[in-house]
Amino acid sequence: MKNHLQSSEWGLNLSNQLIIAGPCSAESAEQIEKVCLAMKEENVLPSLFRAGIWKPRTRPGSFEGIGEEGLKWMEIVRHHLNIPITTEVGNAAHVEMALKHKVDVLWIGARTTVNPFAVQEISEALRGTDIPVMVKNPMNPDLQLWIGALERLHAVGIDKLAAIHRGFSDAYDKRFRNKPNWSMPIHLKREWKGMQVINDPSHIVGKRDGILETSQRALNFGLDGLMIETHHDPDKAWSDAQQQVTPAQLKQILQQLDFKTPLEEVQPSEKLHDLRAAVDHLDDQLLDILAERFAVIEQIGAHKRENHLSVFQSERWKQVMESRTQKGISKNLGEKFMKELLFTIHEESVKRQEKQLREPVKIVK
Ligand SMILES: O=C(O)C(=O)C[C@]1(C(=O)O)C=C[C@@H](O)C=C1
Repeated sequence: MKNHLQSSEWGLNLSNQLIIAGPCSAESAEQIEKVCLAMKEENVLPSLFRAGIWKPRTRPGSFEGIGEEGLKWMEIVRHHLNIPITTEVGNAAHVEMALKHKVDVLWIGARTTVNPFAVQEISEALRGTDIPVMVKNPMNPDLQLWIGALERLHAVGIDKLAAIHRGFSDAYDKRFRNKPNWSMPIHLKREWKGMQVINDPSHIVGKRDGILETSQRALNFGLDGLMIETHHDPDKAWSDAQQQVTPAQLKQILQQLDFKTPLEEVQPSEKLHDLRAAVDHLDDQLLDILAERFAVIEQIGAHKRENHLSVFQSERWKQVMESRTQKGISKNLGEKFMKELLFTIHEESVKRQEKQLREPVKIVK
């Protein structure tokens, strides 16, 4: 995949594990100062200070962000905390203002990532700069759209890139404000090697309770940091009041978390080495058995061709699905996993047999 620079190479004195904190929205100079002073008092210094200046709201009428004026207050953060500042941009005008006021890092929000026109406009406005940009996942769980946004930025020369997992809109699952999809950041990291993915538990959970648990899950999965909305007086916040925590709560959360070390950074122990060798051996056997199964499937395919039988046999397949799923469950394999595995195997069987039916008849002379 394309080369990009990780946060330790952004020239901002950051490590590759980021803690981003600050209010959902910048509301006033006093509010920014109070958040900073409370962070100082609690001795909780994030890697980056976040504050929303322009807020994309679902319906007009609620607070839509303070606008350019708020960017001037970022000097207060520099004065008290001396840490880099990040804000969300949604169009070229935002980019221009953020650059003018020397914001250190930008992020693109989920509602913008869904729209390639908007991401392209932002990218064009960034051409020739080298500001780091973080891209939140799109509203819908579309990995290609997420990668596409990162690619648009990369194509104009932005190589200081990171991603943020903030969960996905789900009309049915009300447990979350935005449901996490832990496979998605892992797929992203697989497709774009070295891409850091920061987790945003505030937007996933949507309320204070549960931020700790979701943050821990993100770290367990190997995500590269957290963005946690922090306000000196969350109940009075002008936006997202329920999900913001105080600097004291942020400190508690960070103290309770078990931060993980990426295995790539340490030498695997002898025990892990042996266990991995056992996995290698089992995977070999698994593949031999799968190859053997498909060889038998092809014999059935040849029989179906000779006897003019259709490939898909619903009764037999139902029986295979049900019996194997039950057996899998009794061996402590999850039902969802069993069904997905069997569907994949069946799809391959059906494709192979259908291909056999299409092969030209061999004329024996
Ligand atoms: O039993 C068959 O007819 C097969 O071809 C095997 C098989 C399978 O993979 O188990 C594949 C296709 C059918 O729909 C049902 C089952």
